[in-house]
Amino acid sequence: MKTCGTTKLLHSIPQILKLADSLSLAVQSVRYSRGTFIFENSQPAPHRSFAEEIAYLNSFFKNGSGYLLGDPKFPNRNWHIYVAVGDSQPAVNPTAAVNLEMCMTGLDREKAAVFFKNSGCDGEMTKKSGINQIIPSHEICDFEFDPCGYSMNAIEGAAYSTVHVTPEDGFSYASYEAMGLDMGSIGLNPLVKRVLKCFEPGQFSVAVTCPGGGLLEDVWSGDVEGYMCESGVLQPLAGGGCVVYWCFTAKERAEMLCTPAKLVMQCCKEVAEEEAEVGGGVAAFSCVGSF
Ligand SMILES: C[S@@+](CC[C@H](N)C(=O)[O-])C[C@H]1O[C@@H](n2cnc3c(N)ncnc32)[C@H](O)[C@@H]1O
Repeated sequence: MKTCGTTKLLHSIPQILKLADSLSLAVQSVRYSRGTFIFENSQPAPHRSFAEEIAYLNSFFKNGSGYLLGDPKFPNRNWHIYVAVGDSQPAVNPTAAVNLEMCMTGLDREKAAVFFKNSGCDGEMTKKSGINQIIPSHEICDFEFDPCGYSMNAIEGAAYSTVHVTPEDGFSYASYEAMGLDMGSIGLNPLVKRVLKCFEPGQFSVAVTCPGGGLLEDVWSGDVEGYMCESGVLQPLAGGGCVVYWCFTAKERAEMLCTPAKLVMQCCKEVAEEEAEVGGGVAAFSCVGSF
């Protein structure tokens, strides 16, 4: 997942392919994803638009498909996902292949303050924020930016998790991604709750990518205490599997911002069920495939 900032993430592809080739490893599957950029016009090539990102990815991979998911009511909360399949298909462990991605904005100010160097907790952002408690068994390699900001990557066997935080008021943002976890024992709901506790965002999105659609009902109820689900989209992906994308707003902030239109909320579960009824899962808003 590309997070905040102007990193040219896709420029890592040639190097990754070169390293894979040196180990005689072939591409089995490709996935690139991101939310809507807060400062889209500040992004460098090849991230100036989703179309440009797809064109760049297609220059390396065959049979790629791009999906834009979201609700037209919230144009700044879209989910962009690109998938491609290689010539050899992976043997998938369905549970371990569940991927969780969260984008959080409007972080609670006290929670965000932890990610400033001058907050008196130098070297302790991981502990003070509670990030070390999200998956306590993960071995964390963290980095504290000066004067503020935080990134960490964590591993445990074949599983990984990663967190990136921009704490500045007005455009605060945190991202969380995890894959390779035993979701059956960890549980998506408790995991999402632990992530939210670190940041208490005003809004957040959850994207869950699964190798098979049925699995989702087992791992995620879509209910998050204190938050209102504003939209939910279920999208089957080329090559198999699907992604489900939900957007939430904190209830107390949603009430403060409340307009009559904002009150017309649908539970994400209902949305997913309705979508399934009309055609096995269709994105509420998608431009798919033929980029
Ligand atoms: C968590 S980092 C993420 C950087 C991101 N991977 C990128 O594309 O640059 C972003 C936060 O670190 C802060 N920061 C401080 N020094 C920075 C630097 N040299 N590069 C990027 N972000 C920096 C930003 O103000 C922001 O709060």
